[in-house]
Amino acid sequence: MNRIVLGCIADDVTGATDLAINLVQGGMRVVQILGVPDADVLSQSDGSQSDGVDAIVVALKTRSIPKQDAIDQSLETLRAFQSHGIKRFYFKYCSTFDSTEQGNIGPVAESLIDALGVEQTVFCPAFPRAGRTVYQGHLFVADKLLSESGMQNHPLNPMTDANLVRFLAKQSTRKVGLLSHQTLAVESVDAIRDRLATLREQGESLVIVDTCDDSDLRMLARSVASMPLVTGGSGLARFLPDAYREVGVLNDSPFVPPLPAVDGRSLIVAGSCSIATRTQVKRMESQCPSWHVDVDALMENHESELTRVKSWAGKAWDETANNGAPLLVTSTSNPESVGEMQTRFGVEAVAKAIEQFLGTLTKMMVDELGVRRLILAGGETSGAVVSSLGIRSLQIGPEICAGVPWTETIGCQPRLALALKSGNFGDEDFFQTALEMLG
Ligand SMILES: Nc1ncnc2c1ncn2[C@@H]1O[C@H](COP(=O)(O)OP(=O)(O)O)[C@@H](O)[C@H]1O
Ligand SMILES: O=C(O)[C@@H](O)C(=O)COP(=O)(O)O
Repeated sequence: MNRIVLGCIADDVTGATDLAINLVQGGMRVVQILGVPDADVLSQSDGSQSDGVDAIVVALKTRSIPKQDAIDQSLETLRAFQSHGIKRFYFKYCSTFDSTEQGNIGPVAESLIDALGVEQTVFCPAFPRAGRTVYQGHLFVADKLLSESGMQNHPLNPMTDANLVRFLAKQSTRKVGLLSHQTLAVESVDAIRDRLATLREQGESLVIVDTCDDSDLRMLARSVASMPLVTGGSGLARFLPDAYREVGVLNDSPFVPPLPAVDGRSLIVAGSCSIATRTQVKRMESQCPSWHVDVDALMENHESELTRVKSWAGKAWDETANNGAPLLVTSTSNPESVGEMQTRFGVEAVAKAIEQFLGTLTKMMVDELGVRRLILAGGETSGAVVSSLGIRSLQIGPEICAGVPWTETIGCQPRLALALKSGNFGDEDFFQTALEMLG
């Protein structure tokens, strides 16, 4: 039996930790690697836990880059996994199917299908614990269609079509089919496999799966446990470990992850403009010193905005009686201001400038001001910040809320506790709850 059962390729860093915590909750030992791994990083990660590793999750930053780059990085990761003897793969994208008509979900999935020589794979973005469900091929966020959920205003990939069969077809060359809830409701692995086979005979190799609750996900996991490639959000991953045990590829070894033991100052960095993050920021602003990044000034002069924030942070900590109090730095804004900045400076230019700024700033706060506990809000934002900090791998700790664990850096100095929050996740007290967990 090969020790590492599953190699996962995630298209952003918060998505990767979300996937990882779901696998951990199913009882797997998981290490997260940041960026395309080479053989050395894979071997080190494999050997980083005394009891071994069951799954490796690689966090790429391929969600909003040109599709050929996304394909190249994903295939490179797949080849590294294959050289390490891994035989099952999971392509993780956002539970809100974040992509555009050009890609990158369809093109990356098709490149993995080609590389693995498989005929079909499933697409399962649903994550019912976080309110994402799929019915008749339509994606819902709580009680709203995706296209009316706030995601239609996303700064990088506005989601204006909730019909995933239609939307995935626009970004793919293969035929897209639907495994509808009618089949899931039969609650039979054989019925699901038969239906997948029928769709395959019809040439429908990309299959959107209706999944409305955890019991649908459990059935689906059991039905696809032998497939070399599955794709989805993180919901399905919660049930794969049990399904792998059922087919005899995973040992039964319950695992409870420890909290990171890291002391030092706490910093919250929020670059997400989602409704959830904006509510969390508003709540936290009343509880700790906060700095709202002046995007205009930043586009004008990165260095002087950096100097201003650093000097504010130093003073804020000096003035706060409790040296352990957190600080909050955010660029979050409402759709109107985001739109205005994008019109003036260009969508990509403003996004990259803010990401780079938050990355440089956070590194400075770690190197010079003793920050050791970090909460980052936003997938692209988190990707930029962890890359600026030079972090290569993370150990997954306990869950803070659905899809967000505490994590701890492996093999880099200084050691950091990190919570990487998807923009959309968490209730309004998320930041406070996360900090209280560390004591
Ligand atoms: N005030 C702003 N104006 C324009 N773009 C912004 C602003 N604040 C953040 N952004 C950009 O919006 C994007 C948010 O994406 P991300 O961090 O992935 O959040 P989410 O998890 O909500 O998708 C980032 O590229 C970020 O740099
Ligand atoms: O599946 C999800 O919703 C998340 O894991 C995810 O991918 C988060 O992406 P961001 O909203 O860009 O943080």
